[in-house]
Amino acid sequence: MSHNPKLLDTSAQMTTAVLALLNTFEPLAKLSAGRKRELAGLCFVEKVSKGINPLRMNVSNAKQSVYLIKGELELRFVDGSKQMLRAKDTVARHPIVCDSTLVDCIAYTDVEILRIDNDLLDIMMTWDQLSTGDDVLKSVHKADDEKSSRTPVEWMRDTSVFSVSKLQSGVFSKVPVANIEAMFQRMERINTVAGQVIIQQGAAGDYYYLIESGTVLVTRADGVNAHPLLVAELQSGDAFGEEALVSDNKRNATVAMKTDGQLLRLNKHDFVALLKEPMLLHVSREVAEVKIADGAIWVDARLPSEYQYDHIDGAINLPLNEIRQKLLELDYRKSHVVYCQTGRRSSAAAFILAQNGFDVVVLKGGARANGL
Ligand SMILES: Nc1ncnc2c1ncn2[C@@H]1O[C@@H]2COP(=O)(O)O[C@H]2[C@H]1O
Repeated sequence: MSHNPKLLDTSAQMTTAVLALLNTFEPLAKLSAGRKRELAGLCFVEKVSKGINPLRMNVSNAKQSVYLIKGELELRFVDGSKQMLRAKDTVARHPIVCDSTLVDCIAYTDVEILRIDNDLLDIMMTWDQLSTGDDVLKSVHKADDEKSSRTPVEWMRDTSVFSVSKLQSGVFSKVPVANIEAMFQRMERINTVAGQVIIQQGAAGDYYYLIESGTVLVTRADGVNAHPLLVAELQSGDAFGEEALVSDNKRNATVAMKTDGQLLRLNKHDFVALLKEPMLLHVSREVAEVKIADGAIWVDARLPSEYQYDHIDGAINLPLNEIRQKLLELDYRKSHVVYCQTGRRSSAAAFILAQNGFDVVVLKGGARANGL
């Protein structure tokens, strides 16, 4: 593939320009350098013509923080008063306050603004504050490899396990911040070598793993003498080992290192308390039906043969053993209510969905207990 050096140059220049801008606004200037670099690629700089209200140009439904970069904005308030906001004024270091007292906001000159998703900013601020807490530093330091050249703070901020996208829609997005902090204190970091078996198919579940660096191979043998088949290759930032812990079944696959790498692991007890419980919301049949009436989708996590025999009207079939391959068939905008016979397979399925950013609940007790 040929590269266009001019294009690369321009985008690098743009990122540098946005980075410089971030340093002029609050609380963005207080973010760590790594977070600012991530944010530079996730915020939007826009030109707005004189006479237009830049706040009305928010096409997404997400709440945003809007900063004034260049020009003048006239703010009109409910009591009839007006205020001129000028770029570079001290108050313009902060986002425009869009509360109920603001009636209108008009570009008095051509202006330039910076937009940032509020949730994204909140996640970044929370995470940065969390990663400078004393307790966290001590524990990470203890678990850290002595030979590692990175400091614990750098590690916590830079590891792909806690990239913004993972914090926004991955496993940690549904977990209370306090639990993430506790998880950090209990997580152990292990160095692994190519070929090392981390999980053996058929063994009991003991740990949940996050890949900090390296690649792992997931293989499965269907039958005692069957040749194991490769089912997945997982990378830095991915997780594995959740299914046996969520469903109390045996390990359903063997996981081995393809390359040398580093893993973070959490024991079953801590995993259940800190991740499984907060991520899995079990609801009664009545609550499930209200959700369905509101547009949620029934998901049947049993085998196709069970589904074909009988299933809840309107349910789609996502067998637990195929769920990862079928994620793309699901609609991210919809909520999902997962069920199986007893609640066990559906819990494992729901955990995988939640881990991948879906809005999901589990039918408590499964179809059997609910007479469905
Ligand atoms: N198809 C797959 N894709 C990705 N990971 C898998 C797949 N099948 C099994 N795994 C992982 O391999 C792990 C083996 O142990 P568990 O059953 O606890 O949890 C399993 C999953 O985390």
